[in-house]
Amino acid sequence: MRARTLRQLLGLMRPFAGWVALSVALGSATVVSAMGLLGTSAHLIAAAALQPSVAELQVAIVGVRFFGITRGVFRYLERLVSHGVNLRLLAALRTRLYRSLEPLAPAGLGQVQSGDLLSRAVGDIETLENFFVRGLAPVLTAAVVTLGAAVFVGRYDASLGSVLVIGLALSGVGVPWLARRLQAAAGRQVVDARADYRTSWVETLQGLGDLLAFGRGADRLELLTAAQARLEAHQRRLAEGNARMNAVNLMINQFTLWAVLAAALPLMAAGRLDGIGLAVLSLVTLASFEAVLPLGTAAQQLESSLRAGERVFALEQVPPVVPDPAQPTAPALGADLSLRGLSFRYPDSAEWALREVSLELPLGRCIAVVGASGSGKTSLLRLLLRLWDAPPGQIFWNGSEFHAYRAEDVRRLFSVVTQDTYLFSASVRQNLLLARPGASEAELLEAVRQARLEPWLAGLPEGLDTWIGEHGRQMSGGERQRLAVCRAILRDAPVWLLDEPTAHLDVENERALIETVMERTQGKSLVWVTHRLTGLEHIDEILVLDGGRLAERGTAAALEAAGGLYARTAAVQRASFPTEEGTFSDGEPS
Ligand SMILES: Nc1ncnc2c1ncn2[C@@H]1O[C@H](COP(=O)(O)OP(=O)(O)OP(=O)(O)O)[C@@H](O)[C@H]1O
Repeated sequence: MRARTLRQLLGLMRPFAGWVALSVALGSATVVSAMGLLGTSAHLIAAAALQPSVAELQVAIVGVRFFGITRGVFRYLERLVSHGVNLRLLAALRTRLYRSLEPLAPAGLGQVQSGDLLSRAVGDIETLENFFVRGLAPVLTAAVVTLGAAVFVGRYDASLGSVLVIGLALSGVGVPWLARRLQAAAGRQVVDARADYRTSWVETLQGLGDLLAFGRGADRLELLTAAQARLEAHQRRLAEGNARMNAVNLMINQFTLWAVLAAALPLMAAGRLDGIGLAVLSLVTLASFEAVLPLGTAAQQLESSLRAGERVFALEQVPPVVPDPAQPTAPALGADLSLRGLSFRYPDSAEWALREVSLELPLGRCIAVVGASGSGKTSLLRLLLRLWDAPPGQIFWNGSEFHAYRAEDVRRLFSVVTQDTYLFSASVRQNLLLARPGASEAELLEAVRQARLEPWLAGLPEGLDTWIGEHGRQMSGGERQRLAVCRAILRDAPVWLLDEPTAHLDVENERALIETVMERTQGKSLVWVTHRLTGLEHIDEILVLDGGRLAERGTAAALEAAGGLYARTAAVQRASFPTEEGTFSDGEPS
């Protein structure tokens, strides 16, 4: 699993492998410059102690200047390139996450909490920010530097090279290995605890109104505090572990220096190494540890990154609820929709949401779907929109089976107005362009006129460019729904699907909105899902659903006359809402 996640992350970096290599080269050059700086400084100080002529010190002086400058320049360039690599990696990750989310929305996303999704999209990707700069790059740089340092020191004697390699390996491999063993769990726990914490926050914010209304604010605060305490505890454990690893690393660094000095003494005795060489050797040894010191943290960063990567890539494993055909065809021209014995059950549900529903909807026909709560009305619309997938051979568009088309193409056949229109925190224009991205100013204004939103628009300070606030909070319910109708008009699809668009409106607004919709759907097909049995007189056919089955069908007058479920429900509604008896008897609300 971990190896696969690593392969996936490395795969994402393949398109900019050249930059990765450059970043590692620059990182190595920085450490080599640090070693060069200390080495030449040691040479200069040790040689100067013998009071030679200045000419003899010239090379060392130039060396000190050179390495002093290159160290800074290489470090700057390395940061520049490595962060560039990082940003490219993050962009690739975000694109990949979005690509895995899109086919799941909205049905498949029901399996993932929205807070958890946010955590994957923000928190986990943030964690992955460290994958290259603090995880992978230090490992690669350390490998290159260890090799270089071993060759340099080994030039004096193989034993010195071996001692240094052992010290570097202990610090660079042994300590991270130990860190991984001791802290792997802590790294994972931090990622999971952070995800939990964010999920709790998102849920709290989403349900704040209800929590306060039920007086559960204090409980919620306790829950959040507990989640925060858990996160802090894991972070503290991780930080303590880090501090211990740093201390061990410093000790190894010093012991290695002692070991190198001890190994150098016989060489001095044999006259193969002079005092200046010893000074250079000591400081180069110390400086070479700059490459391996970050490896403890790197191991931990890799651990957290791999965990975060696993969570991000896990979404790709969730199978799409509505798979597209391998060889899709474009929906045929015309607009004849038919359902033949449509039966549907949600996964993991024993009950049928719809059972043996058949209907014909040639272009221009209007049908209403009515029924009690849970009778399957919304499910029917979801299947038409391919938000869920109906079994094959049950929904046809101009005689062709729905499964032959891509879900995206199917959705283009419909203009939809639901009861909870989602408005983005953007301008009126941006919210409208969602329905037809290329719409001109004139088209937008015409749709606004047709949706009878002109007076409202005229009152806005910046017209179409006025910001409508988060979720359109600066609009009334009626205005929001009219904006939804406006979008549907812009969409200009042959079939309109209405899912109780007036559910949250008062009677007056309800009638006015329905009137507008009826006007705009002249010559188009309409499927209107509604609870209320008023205003259905001009509908061609009413389908009455009961427990997913078609209990009755016919015109309003026929159903009233039949005295069945429809007539009984209509009578109850008339008795409950006597002021709403009005109907669209002649196209006008009475
Ligand atoms: N995502 C889902 N997973 C499982 N079962 C579901 C899901 N959505 C709806 N159902 C079930 O399917 C049945 C039909 O639901 P549907 O939402 O279609 O009814 P409805 O007539 O639109 O109800 P309402 O008028 O309250 O919106 C119900 O029993 C409901 O519990």
